[in-house]
Amino acid sequence: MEITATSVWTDLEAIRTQNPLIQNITNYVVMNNTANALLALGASPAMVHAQEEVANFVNIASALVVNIGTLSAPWVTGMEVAMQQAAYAEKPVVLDPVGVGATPYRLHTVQKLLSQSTPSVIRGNASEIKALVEHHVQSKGVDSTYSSDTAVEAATQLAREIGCVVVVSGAKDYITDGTQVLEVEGGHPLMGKVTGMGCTASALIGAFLAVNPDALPAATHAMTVMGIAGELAAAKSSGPGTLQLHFYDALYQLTLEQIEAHSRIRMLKTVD
Ligand SMILES: Nc1ncnc2c1ncn2[C@@H]1O[C@H](COP(=O)(O)OP(=O)(O)OP(=O)(O)O)[C@@H](O)[C@H]1O
Ligand SMILES: Cc1ncsc1CCO
Ligand SMILES: [Mg+2]
Repeated sequence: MEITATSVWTDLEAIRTQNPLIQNITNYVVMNNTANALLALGASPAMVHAQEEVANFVNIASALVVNIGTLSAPWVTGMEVAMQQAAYAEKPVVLDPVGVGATPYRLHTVQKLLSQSTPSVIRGNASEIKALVEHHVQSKGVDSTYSSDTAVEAATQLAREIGCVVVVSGAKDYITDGTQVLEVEGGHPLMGKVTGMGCTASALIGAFLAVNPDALPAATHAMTVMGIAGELAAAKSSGPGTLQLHFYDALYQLTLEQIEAHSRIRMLKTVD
């Protein structure tokens, strides 16, 4: 499908109308921010991680978002069960490999999850996407030490290896299915000063996948909305605190006119 301001709006309206239930197995830091962002967007969030109930919940959810931000053994079991149930029930899955290059535990956990089932979308910053391709622990934290444009090749390779869409976020966002590469400009540097904006991006991708099974446009639409809401919010904000609040309001109020005026989506290339 053609990816334009109009297609972004079509999916956003579908989310607002359908109010899809988005299951999140996410980290302690961002549970509140991401639930609020999903609500502001028009989706219905639920933070559900217990291994005893995740599979039942997948059956009623429209998409599953798995985020490894604050890992521990019982949570990993919950992630495995939920992702496998989502594969069985054909529900879309977003995987956010937070800090995957920081420790062997994170890397091995993500490798295990990816060996058991295939997500629809993996979204990370440049350090995370590079670590996944290089199978290499670099002892970095959850923030990226590379700019997103240096990870486009890694993202393309990862998308081909796993057979999913890969999103690299940063000053510019890149979205690829291993063949096509899209670039989304937008956002604001202040977004890096609010914890979990990347986790929020992953959660929003989940909401777009719930209404659009075509993962490349769905992820591109989500990153476009993130960027525009971030840009509009930053223009009203004096720092990270007010940015977070204005970000929710911008998501909630986003109009077709704003999307048409601010979206900057470019097809970068098609790789053979
Ligand atoms: N310098 C920047 N300019 C414009 N937008 C940015 C900038 N940095 C981040 N963003 C936007 O902020 C959002 C989060 O991206 P980022 O790459 O910072 O995620 P992350 O490192 O995974 O964050 P976290 O781990 O805190 O959740 C994306 O929508 C991205 O486009
Ligand atoms: C700060 C932080 N630490 C673990 S997860 C998380 C949220 C941003 O990724
Ligand atoms: Mg992150």
